[in-house]
Amino acid sequence: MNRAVSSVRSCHVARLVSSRGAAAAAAFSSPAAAEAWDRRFRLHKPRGQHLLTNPRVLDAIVRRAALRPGDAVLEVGPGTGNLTVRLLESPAARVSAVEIDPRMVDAVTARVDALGLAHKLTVIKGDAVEAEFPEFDVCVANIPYGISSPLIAKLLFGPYRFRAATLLLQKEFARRLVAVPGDSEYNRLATNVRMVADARLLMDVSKRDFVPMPKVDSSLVEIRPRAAAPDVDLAEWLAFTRACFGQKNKTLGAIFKQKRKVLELFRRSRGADERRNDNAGGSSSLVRLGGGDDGDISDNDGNDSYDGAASFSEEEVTAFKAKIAGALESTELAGKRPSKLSNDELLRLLRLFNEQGVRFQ
Ligand SMILES: C[S@@+](CC[C@H](N)C(=O)[O-])C[C@H]1O[C@@H](n2cnc3c(N)ncnc32)[C@H](O)[C@@H]1O
Repeated sequence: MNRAVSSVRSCHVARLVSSRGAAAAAAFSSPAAAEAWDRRFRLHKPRGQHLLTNPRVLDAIVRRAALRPGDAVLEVGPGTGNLTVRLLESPAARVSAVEIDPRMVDAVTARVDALGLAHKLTVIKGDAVEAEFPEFDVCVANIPYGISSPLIAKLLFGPYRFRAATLLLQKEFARRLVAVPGDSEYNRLATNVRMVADARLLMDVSKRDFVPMPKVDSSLVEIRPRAAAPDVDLAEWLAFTRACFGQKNKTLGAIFKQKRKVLELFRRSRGADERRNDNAGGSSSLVRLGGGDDGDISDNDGNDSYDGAASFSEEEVTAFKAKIAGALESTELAGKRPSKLSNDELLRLLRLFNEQGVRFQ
């Protein structure tokens, strides 16, 4: 985690707010006009700075989040605070908002101070993918779409325990997130999310509700982590689904017959055995899921390259290949595409692979 992340209590607004921020405070002292964008600085599209300005949609998001008295809310990317002020006016006890752009930090801080709500807000200046989140009950956010996948990975596979995340996402991404086995959009992202949570679409939001208008429409999604953690090593599961969904239109038989794949798994499995022997009771595999490539739970084909010179015999590899084929045969899944399979079926295959000494990380 990035230790440089600074936590900014908005009640110290006098120290923080620049002269631009002071102008913002004046502008926002009239709450009715507050959603509009007054162009006081340039919005950066690469940072996903598309402000949601339709008050009815903003109200609907907070309503759908069903906040309870005493809730601690996490918001990612508060921007100028259009959603933040509504969260602060809700029954929730407090809001922590993580924002990367110092100009936005100033803007939201000044606005909330002008409304007399600063005592309920903590602004954390930093990158939400890297920053350590405080404890929270619910996450409610109109996030920058560029960090959708690592952020959801961090929420679901990191150390956080929370009731629900209500997130505004790019519409296509949202459809892929809630897809079910057999859907044309079914993919690794949905498989991994389904392993630990239930996700559902709440509503669609038009691109016309944002300033500046983005190219894409959006959808509000609710993600509810399951109470019980699944009975599987999640790091092993994530590595397994990466192997399966890297070429999701191939059958499992075809995927696991490829020489490159067999050699790569052979190397990994042997390495995993050695690591287990060297380091019994090592650190939790989930610790490595905080961000970067390991945080990517989408269906991108990861860098599965097989590296290093072979230091094993042909016979060893042939025996290993037979173990893979045996596991596939006994589950009768060799002829199936991963995108058609339920998590129970995939889990059964992973268990059999592991029993045969085939490891994915
Ligand atoms: C889509 S805007 C949402 C603004 C506001 N919540 C709204 O609905 O109007 C996304 C916000 O996230 C911020 N942001 C972009 N990348 C970020 C990151 N990696 N971590 C935290 N905030 C980020 C942007 O600066 C911007 O303020």
